[in-house]
Amino acid sequence: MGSKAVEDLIQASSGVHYSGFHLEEPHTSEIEQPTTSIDERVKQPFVIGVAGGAASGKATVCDLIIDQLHDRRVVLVNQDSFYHNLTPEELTKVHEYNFDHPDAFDTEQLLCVMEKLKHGQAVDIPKYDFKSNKNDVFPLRRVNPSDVIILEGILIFHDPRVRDLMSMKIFVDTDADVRLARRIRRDTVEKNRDIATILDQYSKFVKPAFDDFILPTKKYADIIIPRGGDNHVAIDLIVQHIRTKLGQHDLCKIYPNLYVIQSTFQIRGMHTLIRDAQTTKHDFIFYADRLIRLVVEHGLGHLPFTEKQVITPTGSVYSGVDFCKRLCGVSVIRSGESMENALRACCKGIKIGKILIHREGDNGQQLIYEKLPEDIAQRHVLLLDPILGTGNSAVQAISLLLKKGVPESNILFLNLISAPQGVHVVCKRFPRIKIVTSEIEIGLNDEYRVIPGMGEFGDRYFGTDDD
Ligand SMILES: Nc1ncnc2c1ncn2[C@@H]1O[C@H](COP(=O)(O)OP(=O)(O)O)[C@@H](O)[C@H]1O
Ligand SMILES: Nc1ccn([C@@H]2O[C@H](COP(=O)(O)O)[C@@H](O)[C@H]2O)c(=O)n1
Ligand SMILES: [Mg+2]
Repeated sequence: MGSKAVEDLIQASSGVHYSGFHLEEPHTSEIEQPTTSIDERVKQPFVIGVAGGAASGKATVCDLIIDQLHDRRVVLVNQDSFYHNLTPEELTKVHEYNFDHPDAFDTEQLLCVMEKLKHGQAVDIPKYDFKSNKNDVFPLRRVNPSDVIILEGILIFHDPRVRDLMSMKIFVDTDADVRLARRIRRDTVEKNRDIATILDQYSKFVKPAFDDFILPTKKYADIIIPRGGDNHVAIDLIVQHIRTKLGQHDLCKIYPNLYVIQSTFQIRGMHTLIRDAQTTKHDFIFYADRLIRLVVEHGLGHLPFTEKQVITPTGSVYSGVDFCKRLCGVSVIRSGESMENALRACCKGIKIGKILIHREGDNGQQLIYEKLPEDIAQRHVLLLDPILGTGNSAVQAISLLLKKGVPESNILFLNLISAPQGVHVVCKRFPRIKIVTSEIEIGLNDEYRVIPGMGEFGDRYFGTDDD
């Protein structure tokens, strides 16, 4: 193939290879189409309910859990935000109002908010002001969908519909005298209330409601925490349990050869930048390169090794390992070429082959240009393509490698983001290859583009986008 022809192909393929090559709909015999709707693919958040008497330490326990889950997306929703607004008449006689009765809360609104969050929609909720006894409508608090939703409040286990939303129920169990002492301190300092009013409210409403409505819900708890925030062992165990439940993406449970690198704030920060449509080309390249380097390093960790002992300058023996020597990279033109530098930086002198996949004409046939090391069948292959979308270009590339004699188990597919559809297509067809990715996406849109995605990776990285 002449260089002009290759250039033309690269030019033509840049428009096609955005989130995985796909064919026109009439030619779909070999191609698996996405079948699930976006809604179905949204990962269900882990909902934790935290109940207990007033001033038992619920908020403190929630803060400690959120703190320890520092690299996860967690949001806190307080039942207080759903207090009914008082009528002007009720406001004038606020001391006669029972804030501890289930009817004081707008549970329908709470359910509506939780339903939206569970389905991946952001919500705006009011912030309750204990001084004015009002829900401040402006500014509302924007709550984004997250991996973990913590729902906290005295009567959060009262309504069975709210209880049913929860994956874990925690009851903070603190002695009544401790609760009262804390309440007096809190309400005098933070709410400017006088002790007589606090004690009056306590005996008239708070204590009876605790006995009638809150304590009876303790039986629904999965975990009862005595001493609230002081109970570090209980909080550690809870955090460990949540981590285990969230640790793996559901797809990793289905496909043991799919590896999603452990997320950190740094990694999410880099993803945030490269996904932002406003990010400059310079920054896009910089942060994409950092992420690519992480994926490549992680991928190399999956290669076989041999044990090796060395003598250190102190004359001691260090028992280590030797890198796998017979390696090569294969980039899928054009986006995959963006990953070559990171691979070269990690593996001195590595050979890197190329594959170009292009749709030719309307008949769905694909022309594949390849330049691969001759002895590729004897090597472990790191296949490079930043986006796994429909999985169809990956299937083409992997099929070619297999035709060249590369054992399926010697192929490691490295990418930055993977759509579940692509993962299903590749892993079902090639159960022995390994995929290493840094984030799993929500899915594909009607145009087979990865969402939320990051747009045309090749165009953004190589500067061939419009602006
Ligand atoms: N373990 C604790 N030791 C001392 N004070 C605490 C402890 N836990 C909570 N508090 C204090 O008690 C008050 C009520 O705690 P908070 O966590 O807000 O409880 P809740 O959300 O159940 O009302 C707050 O002023 C808080 O600072
Ligand atoms: N205007 C209000 C609203 C609520 N309360 C009291 O708050 C308690 C619940 O909040 P916690 O943080 O303690 O769970 C509850 O006992 C209400 O009596 C209030 O005093 N004034
Ligand atoms: Mg509270």
